[in-house]
Amino acid sequence: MQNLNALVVDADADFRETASKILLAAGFNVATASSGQEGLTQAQQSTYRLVCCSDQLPDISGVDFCGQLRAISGFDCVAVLIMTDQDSSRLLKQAMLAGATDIFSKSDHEELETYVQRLAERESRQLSGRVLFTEDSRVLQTIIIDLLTDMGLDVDAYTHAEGAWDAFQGGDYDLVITDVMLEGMMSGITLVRKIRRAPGELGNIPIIATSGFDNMSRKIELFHLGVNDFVSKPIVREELRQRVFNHINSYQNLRELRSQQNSLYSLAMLDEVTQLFNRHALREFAGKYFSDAYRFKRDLALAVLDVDHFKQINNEHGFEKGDQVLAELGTWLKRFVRDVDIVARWAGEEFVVLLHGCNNESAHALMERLQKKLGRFKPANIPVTLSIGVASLNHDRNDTLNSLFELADRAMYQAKMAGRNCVMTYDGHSGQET
Ligand SMILES: Nc1nc2c(ncn2[C@@H]2O[C@H](COP(=O)(O)OP(=O)(O)OP(=O)(O)O)[C@@H](O)[C@H]2O)c(=O)[nH]1
Repeated sequence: MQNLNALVVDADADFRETASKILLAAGFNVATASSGQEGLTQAQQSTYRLVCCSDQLPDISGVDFCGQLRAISGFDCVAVLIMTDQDSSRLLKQAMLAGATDIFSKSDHEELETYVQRLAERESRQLSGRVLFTEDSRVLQTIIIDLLTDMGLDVDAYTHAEGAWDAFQGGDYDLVITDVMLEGMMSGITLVRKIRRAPGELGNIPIIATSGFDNMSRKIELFHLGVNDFVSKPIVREELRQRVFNHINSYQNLRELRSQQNSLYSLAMLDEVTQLFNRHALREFAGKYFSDAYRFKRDLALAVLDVDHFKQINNEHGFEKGDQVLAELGTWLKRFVRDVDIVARWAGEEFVVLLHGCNNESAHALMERLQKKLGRFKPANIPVTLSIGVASLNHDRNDTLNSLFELADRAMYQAKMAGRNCVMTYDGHSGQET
């Protein structure tokens, strides 16, 4: 974890005390100095994450102090705040030129509080996640592994892209960091290309490319390839740290959001017992099937499938076993029909199948084949039969999902009346027929 040391440099003892209190409350260890020279001496002896200094010190101006502080090794990435009572744009300009991080008002404590709290929170927050890291320099590899593990991350490091690519396919990573030029047959660029071609979520992982060539056209090319970020060598630890932090944070937030969306989708659209679409989802998707069928003069049929004597199954084997029958039957139905067809659980022991490109005859024949096959498949090891009603779209009748369902349901009822385990098709001219 980063050190959370802060240094307050001010001749005014009251302000040193006030600033120290704010910093301590945010979780910093605080040291103080009352002059510029004292502050610079302390900076040479210790490391700090934050320095607050007055714009007017007894021996030196705050701006000069900031300039000299930045020249001390290790202070290039430290936050340096200049505290002032002045409202001067000239001071702001000078402070920025000297490398100050920001200028804060000495009297507005809230401003300082908010800043230090955010900084402390970010610095002390441990990430969790996995990084795939490719770098062929062993020395640099060790330094970066140290940095990443210090942030709380698990690192899989490789010197060759080939190894990294194998690991990527089998691993669940939150970030990829890769050198662009690598030893071996595969370059970092090829690795990026392959990752971006990976299917689904896998291909969306954030990628930080690193390179000693700080060449603009190369950088642009890398962004075209799908790299999210670029860090030039020699790598500045603090810069890489902040970029890694941002990418992992955003990616994990995005994944969390997607998983919440998926859960909401499942809750709203899928039937809990069978994991088939529910009636609401069927209505949602059927609209497009009907409009396409009318527009392109395509056939469309709807079948209602009702399990025979399901009450008896529940009574004999228990409600849980009944659920298992419905679940296994649902999976089986989905596998039986084509991918373009929709299988949904309408209610209780009743399923609906929307059959794309089927008319009465083909739908009827398909359902008869289904019944035959079902004779050999026993969901949850229990023999079941179905009574099936079929109706198909009549282009002159202006059928809707509801109207077609009603006709198929009437046909299904006829199948029940005819002794069950059979298919009846609604015929627009003569009523129902087998
Ligand atoms: N296990 C289980 N049973 C359900 C579920 N939903 C409805 N049922 C039961 O399904 C049975 C349906 O019974 P009925 O409507 O009389 O129909 P049936 O016994 O299949 O008789 P027929 O349809 O005339 O062949 C009822 O006992 C319901 O309690 C469910 O989600 N799980």
